[in-house]
Amino acid sequence: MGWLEQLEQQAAARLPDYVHDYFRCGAGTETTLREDLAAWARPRLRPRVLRDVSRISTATTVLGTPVDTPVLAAPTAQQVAAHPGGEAETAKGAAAVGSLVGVSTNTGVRFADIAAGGAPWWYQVYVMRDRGLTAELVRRASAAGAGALLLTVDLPVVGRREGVADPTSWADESRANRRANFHGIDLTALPADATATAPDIGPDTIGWLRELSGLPVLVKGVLRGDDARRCVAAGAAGVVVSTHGGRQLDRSVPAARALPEVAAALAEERGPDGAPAETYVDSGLRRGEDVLVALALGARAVFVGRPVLWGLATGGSGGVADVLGRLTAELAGAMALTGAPTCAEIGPDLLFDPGT
Ligand SMILES: Cc1cc2nc3c(=O)[nH]c(=O)nc-3n(C[C@H](O)[C@H](O)[C@H](O)COP(=O)(O)O)c2cc1C
Ligand SMILES: CCCCC(=O)C(=O)O
Repeated sequence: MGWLEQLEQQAAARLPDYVHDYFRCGAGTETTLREDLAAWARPRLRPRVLRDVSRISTATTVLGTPVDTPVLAAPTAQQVAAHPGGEAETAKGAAAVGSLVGVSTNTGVRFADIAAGGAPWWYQVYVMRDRGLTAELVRRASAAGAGALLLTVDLPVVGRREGVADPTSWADESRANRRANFHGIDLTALPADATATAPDIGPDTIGWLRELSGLPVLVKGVLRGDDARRCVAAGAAGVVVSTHGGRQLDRSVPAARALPEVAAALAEERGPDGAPAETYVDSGLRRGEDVLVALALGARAVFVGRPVLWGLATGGSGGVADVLGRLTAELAGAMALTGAPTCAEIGPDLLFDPGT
């Protein structure tokens, strides 16, 4: 068993079953959950030799923000169920290794406390049925220092997660979360479905969010080149290729296999500020070699979701730093062995079989 699998076991031993189930689960028969993991391990590498790899740097920039690693923390809901400090701990852990944090709409922590963690952070937006509430949260996140918005578009309805209790039915965590969830905004005055995701959003949402926040928008949950182009044409700075960690459409194409099409579609595109559009990816990345493959297939950086939750549950900010740091160290090792001492030198020529 690998270190991450061991860490998940330790996390599972600490967490109530229903919380671990919720974090771990995929949708339906969990085919996509399994295939996402397997797909990263498929491509074979063509290492370059006789290169100077005495100095390896994993540093890069993401939407212009410098980071020490292309391994970023994905936005995941209900982090306070993993650790009472939630995203504030995650941010502290990410800061320790020079990474960046995605903050879910469903955070139970105040933006100011997350910002105090010291890591750059991007706010993940679910456009809710109540657009006013959505706008208010985006304004607050932007005022608190979010550097970009991650507009998640693969959850017009929640995927069918069989036998897993919905967080809104959790006992204590649920009540605590819902109170804090929307930053002191009184939800009791709103209709019961006000916070459900809006099933009818279109590309105009991208411009609406840009105008509202003044922030660049990345669209998260794109698996097709044509959709990626549509997003950028509507003002997105780029996209995140993602199956939502196999939690939404079961039987969807694994993220690793969708990535080349999306990266190719955006290769010549530019965002609204004229900078080249950026492609990110998540879903099933568990090893440094997976990250190397993702960058070789055209990703600027990657996000990891569950690994961060296991680190958070077992060790708070230290656990998060360990997970992100270890994946980064594994990446650095793979960079040395493939003769690619910087992220910019990780290219498609490193792949033996880019089409698989
Ligand atoms: C427990 C859990 C909660 C999540 N909550 C959100 C969320 O609130 N917003 C969102 O955009 N994505 C959410 N995601 C998806 C992650 O951002 C990311 O796409 C996914 O976890 C990546 O796959 P990985 O866990 O295999 O690394 C969640 C994922 C998990 C596992
Ligand atoms: C309404 C579900 C929001 C959390 C989420 O994105 C997930 O559990 O995957």
